[in-house]
Amino acid sequence: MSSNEEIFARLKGNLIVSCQALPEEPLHSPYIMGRMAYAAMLGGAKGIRANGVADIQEIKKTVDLPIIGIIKKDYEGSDVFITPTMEEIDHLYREGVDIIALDATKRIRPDGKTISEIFPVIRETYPDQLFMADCSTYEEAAEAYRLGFDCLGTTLSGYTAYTTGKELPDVEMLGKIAADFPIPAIAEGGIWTPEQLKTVFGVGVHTAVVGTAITRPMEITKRFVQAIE
Ligand SMILES: CC(=O)N[C@H](C=O)[C@@H](O)[C@H](O)[C@H](O)COP(=O)(O)O
Repeated sequence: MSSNEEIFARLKGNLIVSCQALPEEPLHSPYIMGRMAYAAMLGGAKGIRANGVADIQEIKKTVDLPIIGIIKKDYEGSDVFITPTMEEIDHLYREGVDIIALDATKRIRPDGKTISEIFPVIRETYPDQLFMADCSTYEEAAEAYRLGFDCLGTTLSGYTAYTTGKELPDVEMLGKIAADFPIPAIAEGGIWTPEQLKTVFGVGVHTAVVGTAITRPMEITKRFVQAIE
C-alpha cells in the first residue's frame, strides 16, 4: 500500500474531528486546538481537520493521526475562503499535512480564476499531495472528480449563495457522490448527532467530519439555551 492509500485506509469507516476556532471565536488559540485534537484522539477519532499552520503544528505535538489541513482566509471581492489561493496551499504543503482541503465550488476565486482553471496547476505543482474538494453541489463534486481531486466532501453544501437553506447534513448529495465516483466521499457539515453520523455512513461515505457539535462549546451552549427559550 502506498502511504496515500494507507491514509484513506486509516480513515475508512471512522470519524474525523474538526478542531477549529477563528480569531473572533472564544477558543482561538493553537494550545486549545491542540488539546481539543488530543481529546478527540483519546475519544476515538481517527483523523483531525484543522485550520492554519500554527494550530496544525501544535496538534502534531500530541496527536499522531492523519490531518486534513486548511487555511481560511478572506480576500476582498471573492466569497471563496477555504484555502483560496496557491499561497495557502504552499504553506500547508511546506508544513506537511496528509490531505489539503480547498474550496472546489464553481465560484470565482480571489485571483479571478475558477477551480477548473487552477486545479491543473496545483496538481502539476504537487503531484503526490492528496487534495480534498470542499463542494456545495453534486455538479461541483463531479467536476472535482474530473479534475483529479483525491476525495470529495460536502463541506460547503448550505454555505454557497445557491445552496443556502439546504437541510444538513446533505444526505442526498452524499449518497449520490458515494455511488457515482470511485474515490472517497467525505461527509462534512451539519452533523450534530451520533444518529446523523450513522445515517451518512449508511449511504456509503468513506469517512465523516464532525466539527461544531464536538469542538465549538459556544454553539453547543446556544442549542441547549434555545431549547428552553
Ligand atoms: C462552512 C465552513 O466554513 N466549514 C468549515 C470548514 O472547515 C468549518 O467551520 C466546519 O466546522 C467544518 O466544516 C465541520 O462542519 P460542522 O462544524 O458543521 O460539523
